[in-house]
Amino acid sequence: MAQKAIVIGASGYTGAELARILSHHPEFELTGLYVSSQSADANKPISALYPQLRSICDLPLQPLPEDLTAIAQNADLAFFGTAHEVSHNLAPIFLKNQCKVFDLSGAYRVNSAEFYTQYYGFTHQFPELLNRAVYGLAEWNHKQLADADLVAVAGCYPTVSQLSLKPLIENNLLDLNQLPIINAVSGVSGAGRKASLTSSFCEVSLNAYGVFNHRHQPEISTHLGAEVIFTPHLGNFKRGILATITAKLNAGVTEQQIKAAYQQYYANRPLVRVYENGLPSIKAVEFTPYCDIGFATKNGHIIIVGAEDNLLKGAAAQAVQCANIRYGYNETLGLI
Ligand SMILES: NC(=O)C1=CN([C@@H]2O[C@H](COP(=O)(O)OP(=O)(O)OC[C@H]3O[C@@H](n4cnc5c(N)ncnc54)[C@H](OP(=O)(O)O)[C@@H]3O)[C@@H](O)[C@H]2O)C=CC1
Ligand SMILES: CC(=O)N[C@@H](CCC(=O)OP(=O)(O)O)C(=O)O
Repeated sequence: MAQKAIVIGASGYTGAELARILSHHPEFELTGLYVSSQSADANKPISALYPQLRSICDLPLQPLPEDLTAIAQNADLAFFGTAHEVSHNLAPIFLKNQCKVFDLSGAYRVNSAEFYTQYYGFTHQFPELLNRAVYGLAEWNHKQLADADLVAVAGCYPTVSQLSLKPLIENNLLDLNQLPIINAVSGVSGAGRKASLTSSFCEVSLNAYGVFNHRHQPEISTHLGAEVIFTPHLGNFKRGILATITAKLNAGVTEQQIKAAYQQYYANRPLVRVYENGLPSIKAVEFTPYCDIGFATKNGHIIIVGAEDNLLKGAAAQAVQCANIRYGYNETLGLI
């Protein structure tokens, strides 16, 4: 029997991608879409906001009631495409009612109360859930995901950054005395659907932001187990992230060893595509669930280029990939 899936925050960019993917999914049945109780979009069909969903998904965006018990009890799994603090508050209610949670926000990604006060500006109330949460970097946490009931899907920049660096770090190919430097450019959809001055058409250009203080730096370092320098940039395109990562190789490391390390981890992971030659671009991955990786080496250094669609491998597609793993389905089910 199909598992009943719901999406909270369904009118947002990642929520709409979840609605699209789940509408086609052969095993998960999309049974409800929800927005906040005060939402300006309450009760509209999602296809009124996203016309590309017409006849694919016309479910209404239901305002969340105060008491969430019935919604949680009637769903097997819930995807949260909501702001960090909203997800933080929703998760315990759903878990208490035996509904599995796949949270796209940062609310459960790092097991440290201090991290939330410093980088997210709120005090985390649920340390026991931080302990229980499994980090949803799908290619690396298959085993833990297989019996997780709270999945903290990895962030968009952290996904492409870690998928690019982890095989080399695990195989001790990098000289980490020189910190890997990650420069990444994101499309504007990374900032969500809500109007803001920085993401308005005439303001968007190409600029660095969050220099030395973006919350994804500690997320990346914590889960990589290595310090990095991370600088995000906002670009004037809608979707996709391109990360250019510079690192120092350990003495004597060859291209062959680097290729072998990527092969070792990704040969059987269909949603990471490692290039034999050349470097990926956003064009190669937009509207797809893949993360593409290419690299070049010279004079003891490596430049790795990783690309993904921030809304898909960086969010909604990875969330469904994690749910597929949780339920024992092929990880690409409903995604390719
Ligand atoms: N955009 C991206 O590339 C990525 C985003 N993420 C994370 O995913 C989450 C969603 O991001 P994104 O889709 O961009 O965000 P959006 O701003 O586009 O959407 C947010 C959604 O949450 C709804 N919402 C707001 N308040 C509440 C509430 N109290 N209860 C229920 N629903 C509420 C909004 O609808 P309404 O206000 O009408 O109620 C809307 O549907 C965020 O935590 C973000 O950090 C993760 C990876 C990538
Ligand atoms: C372009 C842009 O603004 N991007 C967002 C990151 C995307 C996101 O929502 O972050 P999570 O992956 O942690 O949920 C930012 O820098 O805050």
